[in-house]
Amino acid sequence: MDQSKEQRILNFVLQNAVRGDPQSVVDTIDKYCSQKEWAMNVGDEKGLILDKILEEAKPSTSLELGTYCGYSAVRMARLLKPSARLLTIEFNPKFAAIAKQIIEFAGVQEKVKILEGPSEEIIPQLKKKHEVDTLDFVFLDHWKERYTPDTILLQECGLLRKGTVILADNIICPGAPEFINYIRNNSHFVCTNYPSHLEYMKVKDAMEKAVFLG
Ligand SMILES: Nc1ncc2ncn(CCCCCNC(=O)c3cc(-c4ccc(F)cc4)cc(O)c3O)c2n1
Ligand SMILES: [Mg+2]
Repeated sequence: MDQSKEQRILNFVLQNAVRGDPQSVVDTIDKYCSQKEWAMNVGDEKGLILDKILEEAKPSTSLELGTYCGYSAVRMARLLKPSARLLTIEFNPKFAAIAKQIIEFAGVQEKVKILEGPSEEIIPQLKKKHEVDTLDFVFLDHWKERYTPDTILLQECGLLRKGTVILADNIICPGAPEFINYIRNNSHFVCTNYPSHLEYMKVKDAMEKAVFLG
């Protein structure tokens, strides 16, 4: 049975990146996806925006929605302090299996926990089953129509605290217009837009940061 694109990305990492070096894993995936096959990783340009906002937030507990191959999980984990944790939710078991191997190859598996299933099912389990108190940082990169309902769900589950930083990918492409309308008109959030480009393309995209005010 011929390989999937995600398996080809994994193989390229295993053959070309340096085991235990998360930066080399990030660079190797960016090389493959800009030169050989496009894939929906946040990429190098938006990745630098993610890096800066994550470093400012210095989170102890982070949540990512939409793991895919684990590119942004490795990218974030490489910047987390040793005691910090990243929980990342992926509902496609094939993608979760690829991400697990990439995260382990990068050597950040102690900081990253992949939770398999749909966000709407897993978010309500975070406190009791995954011992989360509140979240310091949330990266939204899953179904764009889930950005709003999952932000509301995070609030309802008591997972946001004063100062929690939510960063959303793909505000322009594919777009999350309903989320933008919701979050910018919600007085409990302070929003900042970061214009950029779709990963590996010249197409315009943007990220949106929303800080919860409590
Ligand atoms: N509820 C739930 N819970 C957990 C989950 N885990 C996964 N999913 C489903 C997520 C499915 C993938 C989401 N990501 C994207 O769709 C995406 C697309 C593009 C893109 C594509 C084609 C173009 F021509 C241009 C741009 C670019 C991006 O950067 C994207 O992030 C879940 N859902
Ligand atoms: Mg994305």
